[in-house]
Amino acid sequence: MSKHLLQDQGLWREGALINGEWVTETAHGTYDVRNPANGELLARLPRCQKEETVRAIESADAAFRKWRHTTAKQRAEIINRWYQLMVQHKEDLAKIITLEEGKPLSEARGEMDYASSFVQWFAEEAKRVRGDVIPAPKVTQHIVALKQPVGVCAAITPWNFPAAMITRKAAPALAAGCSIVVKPASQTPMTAFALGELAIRAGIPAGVFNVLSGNDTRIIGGLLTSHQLVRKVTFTGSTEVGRVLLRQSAETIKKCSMELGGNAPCIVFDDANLDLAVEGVLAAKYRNTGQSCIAANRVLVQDNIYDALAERLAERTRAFKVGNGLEEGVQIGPMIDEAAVAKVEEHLANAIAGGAKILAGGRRHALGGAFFEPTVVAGVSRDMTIAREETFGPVMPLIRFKTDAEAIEMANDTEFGLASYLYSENASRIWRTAEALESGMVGINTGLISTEVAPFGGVKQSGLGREGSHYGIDEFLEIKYMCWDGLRPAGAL
Ligand SMILES: NC(=O)C1=CN([C@@H]2O[C@H](COP(=O)(O)OP(=O)(O)OC[C@H]3O[C@@H](n4cnc5c(N)ncnc54)[C@H](OP(=O)(O)O)[C@@H]3O)[C@@H](O)[C@H]2O)C=CC1
Ligand SMILES: O=C(O)CCCC(=O)O
Repeated sequence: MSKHLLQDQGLWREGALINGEWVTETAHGTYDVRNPANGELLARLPRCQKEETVRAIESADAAFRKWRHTTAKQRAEIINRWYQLMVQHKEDLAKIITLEEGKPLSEARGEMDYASSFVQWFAEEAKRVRGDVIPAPKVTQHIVALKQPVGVCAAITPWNFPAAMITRKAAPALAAGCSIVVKPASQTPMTAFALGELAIRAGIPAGVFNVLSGNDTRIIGGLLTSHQLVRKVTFTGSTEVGRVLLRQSAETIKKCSMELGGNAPCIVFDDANLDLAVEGVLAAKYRNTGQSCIAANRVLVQDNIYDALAERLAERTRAFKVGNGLEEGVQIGPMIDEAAVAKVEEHLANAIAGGAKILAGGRRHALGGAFFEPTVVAGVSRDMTIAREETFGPVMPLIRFKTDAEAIEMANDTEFGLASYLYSENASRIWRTAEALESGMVGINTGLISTEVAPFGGVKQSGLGREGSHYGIDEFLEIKYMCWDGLRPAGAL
């Protein structure tokens, strides 16, 4: 059924991509992928376990040995063809994202623009990987630093951005000369397979880009983080799982990048342009139904503008159109599953028990299933669960503050440090605050900070490393230093 919504039905692949071949059956049975908007069965997929994972790793290793010796220009051309195909098939890819993840089609199109931008960017960056010649301490020596691909990479990706979280990892890996094995989230693998199909059409050699299928996550993850041939693990997901993967990777000392959970504060100072702040807070909160690691998890509002801003945010929130993401005009889709809805309910119940007040929404949506009403809750205090944990849903908690120092102290009072946002028209206040915030990224008078040109990543327990930008490719490169002596006799000019 879902397949028939696509113009190019060849993008709907129901199996793993290992060494350039589609694996549609394994000895371990199947599992189901469902549409979170209505529970419809989208696909019944083969479950990969040990044999398939090892085969993918070994084929990635064999492919790496050839791919690393292609020229940067050859890699750039092939990766750029992958980009062109993503642009050409954007509408179909967006539909696949909406079908399996639930986000409104307009957002899925936006995700495809974002996802393909990493592929274009890193096709360009492939040609700009440079080493260094370093002045040597002896006249007889030359010291050279080379950058070389790290080797076979493993990417474990989440369901909330089924395309972008793959391309943000795979494109720099391939550009650097590495091969990769991707384990997409078991709830959203169809987009990953479509990207695999386009990788084949683009001429990416067999084994360079592999995608596993299945929900035997611990088995697959255990092997990806322990196999000797895997040299790099790149992960986006919860801090809890990131910690497990780091621990597992420690045994074989793999290079690791971790893009983990957040608890983003959004501070609205009393001199803010309130029109801008309303738009920005709504965007930072409700993108992907609040299911983003950089979503504004706490909105900190200065005392004297609190009531006015709260009313404006509540009014706009009540007006959102909620529904199946494939329907025209829908702005808020379903959450990913029942567990995600239950977590939102639990956070809200804790806040209400502590004296917080619902200004908009607050309940499961009349549509049922995984739909939840976009919600604004006022009178939240810093000790409530909703302010301490990542809610990952369409709920906006409003917290009152009086002084700048209090806002900064509250914003930093978390073990997370991914994104922060602030609204003010005063340049010195902006600089002081942005400098003091303990996060890897700060949005100033904007709620949308994601772009391929900027380094994405966190501090504290929000992660390690940076993705995107000219820094992003370094995560897939090692530096080798050569000390070359005896080039001229000692004492010669
Ligand atoms: N930083 C971020 O971007 C994200 C943060 N989160 C946070 O995490 C919470 C839970 O969401 P969830 O999707 O379950 O996030 P997880 O961290 O559990 O999942 C992310 C990815 O890791 C995989 N995974 C889970 N456990 C293991 C393991 N033991 N070994 C190897 N891989 C593993 C998942 O596979 P599988 O799908 O097969 O379980 C998925 O591919 C959310 O409510 C949110 O707070 C969630 C997603 C993204
Ligand atoms: O939530 C995430 O895991 C990815 C962040 C989305 C973005 O890059 O904007």
